Amino acid sequence: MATVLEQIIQGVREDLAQRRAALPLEALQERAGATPSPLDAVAHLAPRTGVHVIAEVKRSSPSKGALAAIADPASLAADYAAGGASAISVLTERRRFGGSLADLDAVRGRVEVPVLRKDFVVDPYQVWEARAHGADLVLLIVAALPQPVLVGLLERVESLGMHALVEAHDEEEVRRAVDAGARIVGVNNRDLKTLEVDRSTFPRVARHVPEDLVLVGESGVRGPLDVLTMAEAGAHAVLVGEALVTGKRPREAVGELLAAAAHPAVHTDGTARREGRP
Ligand SMILES: O=P(O)(O)OC[C@@H](O)[C@@H](O)c1c[nH]c2ccccc12
Repeated sequence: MATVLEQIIQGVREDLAQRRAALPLEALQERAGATPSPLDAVAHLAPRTGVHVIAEVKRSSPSKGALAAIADPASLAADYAAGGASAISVLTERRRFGGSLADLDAVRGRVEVPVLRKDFVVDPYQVWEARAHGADLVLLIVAALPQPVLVGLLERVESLGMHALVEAHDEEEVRRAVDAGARIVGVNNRDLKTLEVDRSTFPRVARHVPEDLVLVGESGVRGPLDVLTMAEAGAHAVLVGEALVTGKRPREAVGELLAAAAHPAVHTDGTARREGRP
C-alpha cells in the first residue's frame, strides 16, 4: 500500500505533466529570467530575540479536508504581513490542498516579505515554476526525495537565487538535509506518511540540527503556547497554517504568536538546543 505521501506525489506528477505540456521548459525559463530577483529568506529569518512566524495560505489539507475558502489569498497574506509575519507560505498543490500557482502570483503581487512555494517538488521544472511565479523560498521534503535528487533540486533552487526550506521528520532525514547543504531546515511534527501530528517530534529532532542553520518548527501549532514550546526547543521560526486560516482575525493571531516568544527570557539563539544535546 502506498503511503499518503506517495499518493499525493502521484497526483502532483500527473498535474505537472499537463503544465509541462502546456508550457515547455525553455519558455518557463524565459519567464523566470524576466522575474524580479528573489529576496534573501535566510536574512529575513535570521535569529533574533523571539521567533519569526511564517504564515501559511492553506485552503484544505488531506487530514482535515476543507479548512477555509480563502477567496482572496492576497488580502490574507497582506493581513499576515501586517501582523508581523516574516514570510508567507503558499500551498500550490491543487488536489489535496486546494492551492495553485495563481495563489502564489496573487500573494507575490501583494507582500514585500519572502514567499515560500509550498508543494511536493520532485522535478526541476517545479523549481523554475516557483521562480517564474515570484517565489523566494521552495519547500523540499526529504522523505519525498532520493538523496541525489534532493541534492540536485537544492542546487537548482540556489542557482536561481532562492533558498530551500528542507523538511525533515526524524534524525536520519536531518542528516540528509545537512549533507545536501541545507541552510534552512524544517522539522515537521506531522508525519507525511501517516498524517499523524506528534508535537514531541520537534524538540526530539531539532537537537540534531546544527546551530548555524535556520531552524523552522512546522505543523500542529494551535496557539502561543505551542510557539513558546518550539522557541524554547530552539526554533528560529514557526510555520503555521490551520490555526491562522481557521481563526477569525489573522493579523491579530500572528501578532499573538509573535508576542508569545518575544520575552527576552526565551533564547532562540540555539541555547536551548545546545542544552538539550545528547
Ligand atoms: O496547518 P498546520 O498544522 O499549522 O501546518 C502548517 C504546515 O506545517 C503544513 O501545512 C506542512 C508542513 N509540511 C508540509 C508539506 C506539505 C504540505 C503541507 C505541509
